Amino acid sequence: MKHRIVQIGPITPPADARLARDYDVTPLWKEADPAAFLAAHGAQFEGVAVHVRDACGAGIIDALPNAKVIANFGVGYDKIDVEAARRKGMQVSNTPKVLDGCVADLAMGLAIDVARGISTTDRFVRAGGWKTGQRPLMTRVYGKNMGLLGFGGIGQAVGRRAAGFDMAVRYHTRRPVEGSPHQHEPSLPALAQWADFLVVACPGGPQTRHLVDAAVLEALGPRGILVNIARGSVVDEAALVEALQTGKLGGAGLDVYENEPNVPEALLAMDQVVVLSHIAGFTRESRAQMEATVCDNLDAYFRTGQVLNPV
Ligand SMILES: NC(=O)c1ccc[n+]([C@@H]2O[C@H](COP(=O)([O-])OP(=O)(O)OC[C@H]3O[C@@H](n4cnc5c(N)ncnc54)[C@H](O)[C@@H]3O)[C@@H](O)[C@H]2O)c1
Ligand SMILES: O=C(O)[C@H](O)CO
Repeated sequence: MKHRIVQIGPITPPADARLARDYDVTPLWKEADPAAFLAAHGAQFEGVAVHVRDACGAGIIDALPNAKVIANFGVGYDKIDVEAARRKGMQVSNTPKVLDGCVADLAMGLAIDVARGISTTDRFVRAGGWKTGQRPLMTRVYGKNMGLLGFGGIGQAVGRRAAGFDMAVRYHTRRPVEGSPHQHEPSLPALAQWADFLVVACPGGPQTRHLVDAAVLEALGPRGILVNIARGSVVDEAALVEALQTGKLGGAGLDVYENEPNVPEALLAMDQVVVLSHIAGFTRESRAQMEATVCDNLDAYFRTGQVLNPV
């Protein structure tokens, strides 16, 4: 008999198809009143599959007395109440490593785009501006200082790429990473002061909320560039807008925001800002690996009692 799982929202067609093939899946998003449905039927489910964009809070977790596993489609799990899950003895898995390279590629892309003005020059040429003028001088990338907030899978992948651009690399985490050739900086404002580029690559959630505040942005400075490919919550967005508007910060390359899909209007009006739509992991290759990983974690749990990628 197939194990019964509840799926909070659609994942992707291939992942949804594999889950539906291998499990008895209830698509919670199709229920008119999901909370009432779970209150009445939650005890039937042995596991949960959730897309990184969907919340899986204590309300859902507590309504599932017999579920012992939550498999997250995504690296970040800031929308899952992991503490509530642990209290109930549930395992939570994510999809680490398979996104590192693509997200790091995009972080470098954003850094280069903002510094060299790729997107804004593209707009300039399309609007016919080159026929009558030329763009202003921009900023060099190679040989500059790259600061990393967070030095896990993605941060280290950005560090390797930055080293390939002859950049000096330092990172800020709560504890130094053993064996790293790069210097650990215990103070985030000090890292920002040193850096030309500051890339945010730490998890979101209450622990890291607004770590990048007005003081950090000011330390990064009028020529400094912030890149955020992690979570919008890590950056104080109001302070970011203010720092860019007043010239205290040079520019920003953003893939993530505090209130997605809403991007502050003020940012849209600024040429020193490149705005993307949470696409850092959006490649065919990484998507396929994420689809396999979310399903493999559920399969491993039901086969062995242990997920492959516990958080
Ligand atoms: N934009 C996207 O599409 C996209 C894709 C994948 C991941 N992400 C985000 O990137 C984040 C990082 O991913 P990862 O795979 O590198 O995770 P990871 O767990 O491998 O690394 C996280 C790093 O952040 C550090 N960190 C944690 N809390 C910190 C704190 N309070 N202060 C300083 N450093 C802290 C950790 O020590 C670690 O070095 C994910 O949690 C996710 O939210 C975004
Ligand atoms: O955390 C993740 O995996 C990303 O944000 C989604 O692609």
